[in-house]
Amino acid sequence: MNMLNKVWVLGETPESYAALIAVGRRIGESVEAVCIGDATVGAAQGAGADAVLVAASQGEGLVEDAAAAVIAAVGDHKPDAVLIATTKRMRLVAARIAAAQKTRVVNDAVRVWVEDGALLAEHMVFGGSAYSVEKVNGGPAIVLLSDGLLLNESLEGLSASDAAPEELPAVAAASGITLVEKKPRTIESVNLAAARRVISVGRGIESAEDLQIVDGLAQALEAETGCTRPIAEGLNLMSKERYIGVSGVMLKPDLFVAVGLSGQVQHMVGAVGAKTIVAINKDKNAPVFKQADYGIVGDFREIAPKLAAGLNA
Ligand SMILES: Cc1cc2nc3c(=O)[nH]c(=O)nc-3n(C[C@H](O)[C@H](O)[C@H](O)COP(=O)(O)OP(=O)(O)OC[C@H]3O[C@@H](n4cnc5c(N)ncnc54)[C@H](O)[C@@H]3O)c2cc1C
Repeated sequence: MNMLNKVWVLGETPESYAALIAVGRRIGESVEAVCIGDATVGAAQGAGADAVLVAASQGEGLVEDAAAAVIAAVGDHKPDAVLIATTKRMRLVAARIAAAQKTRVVNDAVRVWVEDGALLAEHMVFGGSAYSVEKVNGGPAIVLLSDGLLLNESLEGLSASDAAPEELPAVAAASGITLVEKKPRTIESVNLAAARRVISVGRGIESAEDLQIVDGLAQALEAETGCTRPIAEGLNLMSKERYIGVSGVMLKPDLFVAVGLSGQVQHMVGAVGAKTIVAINKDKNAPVFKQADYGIVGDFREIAPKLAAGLNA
């Protein structure tokens, strides 16, 4: 028996539902969407949820306040698994559902499947240098799915359903915390995960002028530019949306060019899915060369312009 009977999916944004439902379809006979408020209902129907259950949003409350209604519904409807798209707030919701069910959350799953009626989930451990597999014996399995799993899930074969939204019985929020204000933050719109070619820069890059040199190569390669964590957090040379690795974005590009970065596991785990890795580093013993298909030893300030000129010729 390699399918569960009933899988629930739960996300914070409309964008997460198609991939959640696609994952649900691989492991469940029936896939039902749980939506917090109305904003995600259309996305759940559009992706073909077999049922759409709506927990009323709590006015000025927080997203996690809806957990109470979802907890009650999990007890009543008894899904075999609840697949949740990971966000900070959904981690709290997942923890509360799991606690109420006297189980725990399976975190940051990069792969889920079913064997003999039990859900198995793989997730990264030791900063991304190894994988661990957990088996949930007896339901419900409360699983937070990683961004990487959802981004790479094929949406082929999904078609809209006419499931009418069913309101879950309201349960008053018990937190006593209300939302006072929401302010927009200026964030850079970049979709590194979708880019086929990515250049990632590390602490070898020291200034805006250095970044311009790398930009020249990026333009010649038609590549997006990302970075290591210290470049985005600390040196602040690039935005946080651009850092790659275990705590940042996970990639599967055709080409990954590592420029002036040492190749620490926390960064490189974000690029292990790359088809080809090229490294440019002035230290011939830099660990990144062990992971690269092609390596160039030298100062990127000399090498990047030469490569760009060759590509543009
Ligand atoms: C819990 C935890 C989570 C983390 N998560 C992440 C994460 O998600 N992503 C991430 O990136 N990091 C993460 N880190 C940080 C990570 O461990 C490394 O510290 C970081 O990736 C190193 O960045 P770097 O390669 O840019 O810098 P360094 O390790 O300092 O390497 C700089 C490299 O540049 C080379 N260089 C210098 N000048 C030049 C030049 N002119 N030309 C060519 N090469 C040159 C040097 O030889 C050196 O190899 C995490 C750390 C922890 C503890």
